[in-house]
Amino acid sequence: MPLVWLIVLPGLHWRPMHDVANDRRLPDTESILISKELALTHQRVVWHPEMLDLCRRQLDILERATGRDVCLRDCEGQVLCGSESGIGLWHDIAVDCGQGDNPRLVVACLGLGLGGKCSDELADGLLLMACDSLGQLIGRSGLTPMHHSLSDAGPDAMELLQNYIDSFHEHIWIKDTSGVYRICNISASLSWGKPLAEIVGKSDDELNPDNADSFVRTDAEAIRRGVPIVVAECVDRDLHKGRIWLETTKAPMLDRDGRLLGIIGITRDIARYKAAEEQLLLARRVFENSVEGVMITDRHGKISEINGAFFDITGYSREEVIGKNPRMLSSGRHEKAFFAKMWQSLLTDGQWHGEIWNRRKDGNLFPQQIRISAVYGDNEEVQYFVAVFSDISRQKQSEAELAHMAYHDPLTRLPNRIKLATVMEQQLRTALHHGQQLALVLIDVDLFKHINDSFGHLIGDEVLLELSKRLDDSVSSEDMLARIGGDEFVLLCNIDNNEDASLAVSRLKRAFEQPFRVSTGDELRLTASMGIATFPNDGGDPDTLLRNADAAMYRAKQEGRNSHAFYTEQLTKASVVQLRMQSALYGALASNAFHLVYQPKVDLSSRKAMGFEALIRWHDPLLGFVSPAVFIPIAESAGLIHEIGLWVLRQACMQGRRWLDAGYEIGRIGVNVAGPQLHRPGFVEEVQQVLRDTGFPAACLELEITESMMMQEPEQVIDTLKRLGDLGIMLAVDDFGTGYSSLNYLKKLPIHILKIDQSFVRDLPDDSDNGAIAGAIIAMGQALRLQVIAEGVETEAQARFLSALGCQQAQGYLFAKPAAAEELGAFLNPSPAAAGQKTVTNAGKDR
Ligand SMILES: Nc1nc2c(ncn2[C@@H]2O[C@@H]3COP(=O)(O)O[C@H]4[C@@H](O)[C@H](n5cnc6c(=O)[nH]c(N)nc65)O[C@@H]4COP(=O)(O)O[C@H]3[C@H]2O)c(=O)[nH]1
Repeated sequence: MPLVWLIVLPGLHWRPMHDVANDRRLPDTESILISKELALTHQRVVWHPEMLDLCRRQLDILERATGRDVCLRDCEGQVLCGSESGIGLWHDIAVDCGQGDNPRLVVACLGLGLGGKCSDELADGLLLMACDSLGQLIGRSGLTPMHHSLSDAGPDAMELLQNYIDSFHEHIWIKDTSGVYRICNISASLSWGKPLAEIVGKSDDELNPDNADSFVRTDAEAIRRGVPIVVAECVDRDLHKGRIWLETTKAPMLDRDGRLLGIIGITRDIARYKAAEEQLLLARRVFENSVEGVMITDRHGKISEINGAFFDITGYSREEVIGKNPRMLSSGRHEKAFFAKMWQSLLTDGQWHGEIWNRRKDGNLFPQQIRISAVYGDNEEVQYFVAVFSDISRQKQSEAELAHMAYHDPLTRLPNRIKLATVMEQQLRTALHHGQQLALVLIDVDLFKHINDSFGHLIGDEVLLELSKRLDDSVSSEDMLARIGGDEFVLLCNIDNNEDASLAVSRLKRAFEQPFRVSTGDELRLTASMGIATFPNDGGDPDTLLRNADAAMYRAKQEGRNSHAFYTEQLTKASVVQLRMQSALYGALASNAFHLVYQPKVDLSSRKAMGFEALIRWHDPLLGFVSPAVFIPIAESAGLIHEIGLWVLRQACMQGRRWLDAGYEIGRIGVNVAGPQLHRPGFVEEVQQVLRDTGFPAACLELEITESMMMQEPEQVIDTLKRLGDLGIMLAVDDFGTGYSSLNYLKKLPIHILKIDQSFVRDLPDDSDNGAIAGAIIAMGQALRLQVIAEGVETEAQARFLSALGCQQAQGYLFAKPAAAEELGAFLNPSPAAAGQKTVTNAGKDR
């Protein structure tokens, strides 16, 4: 935008011209025209150096004020001073120049419509004015001699003014139009560290050269705007206070005719406001950056402010909620009474906190933890309500998950034992109240351990997961299926009679009909034993019902598995007997009430005794004779089997040693080892110790381990058996054919003997199935180069049949019943050193 400069120098008396002929004051435009004429007669401008310097200073001020480059040219367009880029419209100017020591110069511009005001202002001093092409004043600089105003005010007025401004803490000063300090108060002088006398009469260049530029620029800015302006806010150092925050306000000072006298400035310490401002800023930042949603409402409940987190949580922007009522978030989940209570608390206590369900913009409901506080005004009345809330959906979800985990089985997601107990409590109460019946079916998967042992736990889990789905599908929605142990499930259902319970059981059994295909590609078949207890007949509380269902299930297992049994009182009696037996067993151990009998094992061809099996006997004064088949499992579950087993081993070895010492060739003495013994750490060392203690040769000892025990944790068993084998002990698989052996493992086991279970011998030779099984076991033994011995041989026919199949040894009543050591003389062969050999002629006495 082109700029036009109007310059009047001091001493110029350019007043509106007077037409003497017509005695009238010429209008400004005419005056200017005439001036131009006048000026045109003075073709050469003679610049006095002082005048030029003055011009330069004023141009500087003008440049700073307008932010533009300014130059001064003479009437012929020669640049006199200023910068080249600021070329203006100087061809229209008129110049009048005085002579000698009284230089006079008129530089006027034409056609700018500055009017009379301009001519008045131009009356004295130097004034530079920047106008745009339309004549709008956009900046000015100039000086009006102070003698017209302040200096003329006289010493009294000046003293009064000085006293007046000294009474303020603010720094107050006045500069004249040339930027020279005319007045300054004590506060400023103290802060600047200069006495008043050193300030007054000096310019900023002299007092504060570093900041002079900006001070002069802001002076010009205040003059240009013509109103008070805050020109600076800055951190400064006060000689006395140290670091301070200052704010400077400047205003043009005009005389009563509106003529510019100078600049008045006030600088005040705004530390207090700054601190408050910083606090506010901080609060704003906290407000904005808070992860919790904040909503401020006026006392009528209209939303007046929200923060960013509000938007993040609810999805509503500021524009969408300001002026609205928070009801817009309502989920509809809470009763009116809920909000009435909340308001009651807000109005009486000034705050409320709790959980509220609200609705997001997308319509989804979410729970929030919220604290609402009333903010009171000076009149003790509520001005605002501030609500701070957080979305607790995740928290709720994890709480729900935790609660679910506490009451559900992690693998199958079915209710667990705790949940079952809680539901049973409720259902029993309801059933009692309504006179209904309930059935509790305990489902135990048969020999599930073998799956884990053979295929690993991952496959075991796969099977359980599939089974749980099948079982769940087979129960109705009112019934409850729970998993209460590794392979134990429970069905709780309403029934009208036992028939209903049987029906429920047959539905459950269907879950086992199809094989379970696992990720290895194998198809596994499962069966289950189920025990049923009913309410109210078999128990009135969850514990009793569960215990009785367990007893029934146990009976189903004893009956050969893959079946179910109802609870009977008989079962309770049996378990009472079992308990009695358990405590009697403790007594038997303490009182040495056990003894051993030995059953010979014979060679089927020669019928010579090849060894003996040691069998434990127990005669209790109250219970009478108790079969080991009955008390050994009880000893196992009571944790007594280790002691009993070790006692048997020691007794058998001692007896063997006695026989050897007596000069008999006894072959091997077989000792039964129960599963828990085999899995006990240190078992091998215990055996070693017994052999050492008794001096019985390891080669004469045979340990018999049932097939099913060997299949439990086979890897560990293989290790134990290997170590036993390394000692020179022979190892026999007892009851072979009953334990679902994995042939794969059998191959790996360091065993020497297979004992055909007596159940396959019993009906030989008539039972063709048993015959085939016995034949297969014998063939397998031969293939694996194992000795095979048949148990429970009672008849000659059986003995001949087995011998014909290739079985080398046998044990059974046909040859001898288990008998006390001292009764077995007939079966003891003197060692080669001893004379003669006895043959097996009769059966020993059992017990
Ligand atoms: N019907 C019939 N039975 C015959 C005949 N020949 C032998 N028996 C019986 O068959 C069982 C063979 O022992 P087992 O299979 O190891 O079966 C044993 C064994 O598993 C366990 N047992 C016995 N003594 C001990 C022991 O000291 N420790 C451990 N852990 N278990 C033992 O108790 C089970 C039963 O032992 P017992 O009652 O002594 O019964 C013995 C024996 O008396 C026969 O011709 N016909």
